[in-house]
Amino acid sequence: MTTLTVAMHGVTGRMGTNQHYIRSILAIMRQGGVKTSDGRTIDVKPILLGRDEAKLKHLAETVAMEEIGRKVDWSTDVDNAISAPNVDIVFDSSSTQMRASMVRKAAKLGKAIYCEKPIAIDPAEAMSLAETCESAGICNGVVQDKLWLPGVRKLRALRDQGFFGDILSVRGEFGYWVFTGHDPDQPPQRPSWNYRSEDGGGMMTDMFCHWEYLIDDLFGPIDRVLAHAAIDLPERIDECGKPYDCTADDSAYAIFITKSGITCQFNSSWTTRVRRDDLLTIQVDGTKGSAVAGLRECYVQDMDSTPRPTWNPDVPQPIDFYSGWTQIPDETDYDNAFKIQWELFLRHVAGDGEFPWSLRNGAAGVALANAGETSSCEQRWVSCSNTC
Ligand SMILES: NC(=O)C1=CN([C@@H]2O[C@H](COP(=O)(O)OP(=O)(O)OC[C@H]3O[C@@H](n4cnc5c(N)ncnc54)[C@H](OP(=O)(O)O)[C@@H]3O)[C@@H](O)[C@H]2O)C=CC1
Ligand SMILES: O=C1CO[C@H](CO)[C@@H](O)[C@@H]1O
Repeated sequence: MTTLTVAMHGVTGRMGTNQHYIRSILAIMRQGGVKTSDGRTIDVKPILLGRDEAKLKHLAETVAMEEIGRKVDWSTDVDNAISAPNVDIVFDSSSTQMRASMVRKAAKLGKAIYCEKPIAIDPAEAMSLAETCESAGICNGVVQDKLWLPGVRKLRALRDQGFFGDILSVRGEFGYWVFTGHDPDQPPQRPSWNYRSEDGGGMMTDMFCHWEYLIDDLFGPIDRVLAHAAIDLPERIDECGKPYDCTADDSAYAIFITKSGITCQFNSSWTTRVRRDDLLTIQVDGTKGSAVAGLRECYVQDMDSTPRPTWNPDVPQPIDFYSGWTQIPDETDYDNAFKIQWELFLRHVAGDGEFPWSLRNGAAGVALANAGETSSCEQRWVSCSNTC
């Protein structure tokens, strides 16, 4: 048995509480830890850190009792807690702008560091964090959860089977309507900082780091980007019920061309109403077949099932375009994407396996967001060769 103590900072936030604490760490504890390939069991011991005693106590006591039948440790003395000799891993899912200081503190203490994306706003800062971790010789990793979404895993399997033939183009549609809060019956579903650039918000900062690793993993590294971002809604209502000016882009439209020449077009918007299969859909078109993946499902159409439309707007559309697609069956029980990546990181820290999703990879995501911003501001293609 190996025990790893994980200090969790930002655990009181939306991602920290739901994805990382409840659906990953407590779920791992409930299942009895993580098995390594050499037959050991990794036992996880969390310490919940933050500034709000009431929230921490609720998570460490009430929530932990409900989920695993016992309480876990918590503290508001963050610096002291992470310095404790028994802490092996420092995890950070606090607001993006707090990330750098937590990563630097953890690296100085020689602790392994795992953190949410983006690892920074500024690409130079992101690269410096990666280098700090590398110089300190510590295990380090960044959350790249979309890689383990069931829909994405199905796309990857299709690519590996050669289903697509030559991949021609990719179209990602991401987003949904995030309520502004002006209607008291429809509170906003996302924290207000997301819509303030001074607080680390913005669609490109938020989502291009996901598109970077997703495109890289599925279709190869990105060569260049052409992007346009917009602040569609100028005012939203914050958590205190007060109106604020939106200073960050809430929609972004981008074309990424991979080094192998695949055109990947991604629309990302918090101001769109969904009429598609899921909140994220990725369509891949190839010479032999196409697929459309959502978060969990994936539909395919091969050449034999490809309809032969002709253009005639004077008659009702005779083809039901949805009927020519076949749903790919589940091949396994798909576990939570964040939990899968946590298990891989815990195993890596315990000396069992590589963990390629490092802060250096996280820095590539920040670089792509920055390239997108440059493209949007200067209305031109931006090369990613030196940045991504
Ligand atoms: N991988 C993914 O799919 C996603 C990743 N993210 C990333 O996760 C991070 C957190 O996002 P999210 O959970 O939505 O944000 P939240 O606003 O819900 O959570 C923010 C967290 O940071 C803490 N925090 C904020 N300001 C301070 C401060 N001044 N001092 C101390 N603690 C502070 C909050 O503590 P308190 O509770 O005390 O306020 C809270 O724990 C972001 O970097 C975001 O980009 C976000 C969404 C999805
Ligand atoms: O940062 C993010 C913004 O929200 C998305 C979902 O709503 C997340 O998937 C993403 O990681």
